[in-house]
Amino acid sequence: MEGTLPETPLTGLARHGQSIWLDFIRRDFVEDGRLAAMVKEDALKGVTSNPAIFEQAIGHGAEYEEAVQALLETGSLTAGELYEALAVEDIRQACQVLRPVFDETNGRDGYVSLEVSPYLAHDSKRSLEEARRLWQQVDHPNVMIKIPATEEAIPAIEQAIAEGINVNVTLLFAIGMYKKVLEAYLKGLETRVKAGLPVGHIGSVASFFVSRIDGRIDARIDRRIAAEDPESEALKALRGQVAIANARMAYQHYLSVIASPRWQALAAKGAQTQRLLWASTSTKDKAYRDVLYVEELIGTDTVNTLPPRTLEAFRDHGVPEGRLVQNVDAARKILLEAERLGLDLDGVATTLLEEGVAAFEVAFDGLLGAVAARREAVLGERLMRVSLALSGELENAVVAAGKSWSHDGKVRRIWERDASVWTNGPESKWLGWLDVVKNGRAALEAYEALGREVKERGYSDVLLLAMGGSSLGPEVLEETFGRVSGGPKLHVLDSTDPQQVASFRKAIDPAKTLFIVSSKSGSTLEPNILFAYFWDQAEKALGRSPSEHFVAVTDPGSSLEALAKERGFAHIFHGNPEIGGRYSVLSAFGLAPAAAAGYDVRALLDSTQLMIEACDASVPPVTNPGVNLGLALGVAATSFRRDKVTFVASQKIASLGAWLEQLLAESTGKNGTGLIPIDGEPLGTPEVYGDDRVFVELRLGHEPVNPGLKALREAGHPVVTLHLDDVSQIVQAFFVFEFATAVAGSVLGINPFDQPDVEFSKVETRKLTKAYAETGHLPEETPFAKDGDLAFYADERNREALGNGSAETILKAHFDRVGKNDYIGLLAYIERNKAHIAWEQTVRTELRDQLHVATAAQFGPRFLHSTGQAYKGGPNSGVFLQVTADDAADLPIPGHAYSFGVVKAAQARGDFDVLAARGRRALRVHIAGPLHAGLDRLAQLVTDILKGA
Ligand SMILES: O=C(CO)[C@@H](O)[C@H](O)[C@H](O)[C@H](O)COP(=O)(O)O
Ligand SMILES: O=C[C@H](O)COP(=O)(O)O
Repeated sequence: MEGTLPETPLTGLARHGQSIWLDFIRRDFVEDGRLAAMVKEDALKGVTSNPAIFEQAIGHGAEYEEAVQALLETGSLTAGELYEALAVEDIRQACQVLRPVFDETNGRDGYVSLEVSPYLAHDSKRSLEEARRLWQQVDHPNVMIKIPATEEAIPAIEQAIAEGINVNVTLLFAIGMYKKVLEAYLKGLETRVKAGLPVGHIGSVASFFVSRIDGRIDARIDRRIAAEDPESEALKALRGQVAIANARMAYQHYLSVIASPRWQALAAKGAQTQRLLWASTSTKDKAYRDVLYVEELIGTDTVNTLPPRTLEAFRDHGVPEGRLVQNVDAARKILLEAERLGLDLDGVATTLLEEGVAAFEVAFDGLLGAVAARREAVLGERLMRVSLALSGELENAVVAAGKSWSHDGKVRRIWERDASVWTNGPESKWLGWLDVVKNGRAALEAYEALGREVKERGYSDVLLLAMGGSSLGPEVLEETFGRVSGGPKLHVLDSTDPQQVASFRKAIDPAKTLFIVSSKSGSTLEPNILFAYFWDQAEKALGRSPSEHFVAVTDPGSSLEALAKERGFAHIFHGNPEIGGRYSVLSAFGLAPAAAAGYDVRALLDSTQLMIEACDASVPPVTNPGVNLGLALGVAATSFRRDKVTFVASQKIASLGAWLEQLLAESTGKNGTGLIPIDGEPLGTPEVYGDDRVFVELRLGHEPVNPGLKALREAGHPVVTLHLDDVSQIVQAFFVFEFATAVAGSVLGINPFDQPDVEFSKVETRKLTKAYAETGHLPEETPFAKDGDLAFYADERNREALGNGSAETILKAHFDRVGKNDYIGLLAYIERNKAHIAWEQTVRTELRDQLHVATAAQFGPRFLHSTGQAYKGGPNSGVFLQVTADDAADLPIPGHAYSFGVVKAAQARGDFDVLAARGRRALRVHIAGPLHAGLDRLAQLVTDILKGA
């Protein structure tokens, strides 16, 4: 080949035994023949790539857009998978271009290098796995897999060689490390020889970095000279000398090893030497010759990989002379002198290795971020978007947190179910939600069969009996998607309020209703008593066993499963015990009701998958919507005391807020810390807010930016927007928030998957209902004050703070306790209907506007399975007004001594007892007599108090 080449300084290098490789790759450059031309005209004999080179190519090259589009048409892929597909394709094409060189040189040259992820640099096992995978994917004999030369990588290098993989060991700075690398190469080959395997086809190079050493050492020299170091003259003499001396001495080691009998034995088996490849050979200091690190390192059996500009410079004015073995003594002296002067070459090499890995991590992040952005652009309106508008300081802190997450590999560790991301507790047992789509698809047939059955049997209604995690997700689906034409109406009942139960009873015809009893644990009181009530109603309406009208959704082995079997329920859908209730909406707990309501479960799962991929381990924090959102919420709460996460939603997707409340509050509200979700609070002008908020906008479609939010943003409040193009993306919102909550939980330093205080309330309630069953009444309690139809209850500590005067003074004393950064919780144990929702909204808005604090408006017992956790376990910043009332009419529960009214009263008391036990500021007001009148009076009292405030 060379015989026909025009003689240039470049082609002249071959005479000195040095091969020139190109430190660059890009698709168009390979495709349009420029690479082939260099092979032909410059005697180019190989190509190296690294994450920084691919970042430049893929991140900035427009030609990759089409490639991404084409890949996404073949199926959905993560950013990591997309990058790999693009890079592997580029490497394969370059391998084809270099193949003739490979063949003509009998496998000595003609290689193209592809690097393993820098994030694996300190993980021997995973580096080896990735090397194997890339080797197989490229599937060309002239690919080399690049592995950074860390201590941990040495065994991986040895094993890869033993397996016959070509290895380019990169990021070598120190002779000590180079010796280990060469030893690993020898050992790998010896293992093959021992096993009777061939070795002649294995190619390997050790990439020794040059210019970066001078960069560091020269800077030290300059600093000391500037500080008038007494050794200034000696130091000056070493400027621009150390890197080359270091490389020369590395080469001496190479020569000594290949002269050894040990190597000769391997050579006799046909082994090729592991050549030194000079990398980082472009000149950085303009004071030096631009081909310095080429000319000084020309020697037999070496490679120099050059970036295009250095290659052109050498072609133009390089002097090809074999200088590598010249001045060896001088090189040795330079290194000794550097040591004498305390320039600490070893320390510099160690730092450069770490910095080199880190720089490749940054490049890799940039690369994957760019691929993720391209993926997003191609998916367009199929993927909802998350954008953050944060004030400067918060934004910087979130970016910094992202960098540290990147460095610590935390996203990957979440996907690997590594509990050390949180508290090193049982978290890894609660990450089944990461696999929801895979598992949902496996059960798809059963869901679709349920949908068909509901249609065929002509059910007019589906009534879901469930609480919290088992009810809030299906409720969002129903409120968002509504009734499918010709399908049944899905109702979600999550209350023990007798009026509310009666209202639901009235809304359905039990003879034409499918009942879904849904409880993960199977032991939750509410679904069990609701089941007892509606089973009885259905039995009466049908005049026979209603078993075929009942479906159970529960975890395997629960008491509900046993009951469903005993009663002969039509179906039992199993949940995944590794998914907690609030993370369960995309498992059977959401999908079975969705299927029954006639929703397209397959489409829901497909859509979810796009978001799962967007949150993949390969997507760096800043472009990873789940991580970015979680870090923003976590950092805002922990470092900026902005812990009131306030949802502002487009009307059609507003029901998401209640699901989000549970997710955030139950997951994070514990150990005295947490995010306090604020849902449904009407948007106000900037003055009514304190500085403890993060606003989360849930925006649907092409709605214009909410002017209220714009004003808040301008006033310096952080605003996060989840932009859904259409309602079907609600499932993507579920997933992204689940991920974000897990991330925020890590920032808060808690286990986001337990709910100790919800359990505590359940225990307290059970004690009271048990007492009722035994005695026929709830334990006596006396109000500490009465004013007309209003009676006030509290524990001793709260009583002392509130006095026992009129309703007005008690309420005033209570609200006087509200301070900066506090929030107010209205906890009403009454029917959740339009009128009562409106009442809560009026009262909370007045309180918010006058006291400038966040307000939560809740209905019991629903919130007990949701925000109740944070109210008790979270920061002690809540001031609670519990509202209870006499029930106009109670409802008995078949088979139980107590009624719905008794259960609800027990729940309110259990709730209050736990709030009090947790030292919360709490007051219960009980309305005797007509509820409306009592509520009106209460509202008026609040207005009056606030007027006087
Ligand atoms: O390691 C190899 C080849 O094996 C190279 O691709 C290597 O990464 C590059 O030469 C260096 O990253 C370039 O270094 P620098 O010029 O940025 O200091
Ligand atoms: O969020 C969970 C609720 O406490 C209900 O639990 P469950 O699904 O075990 O009945």
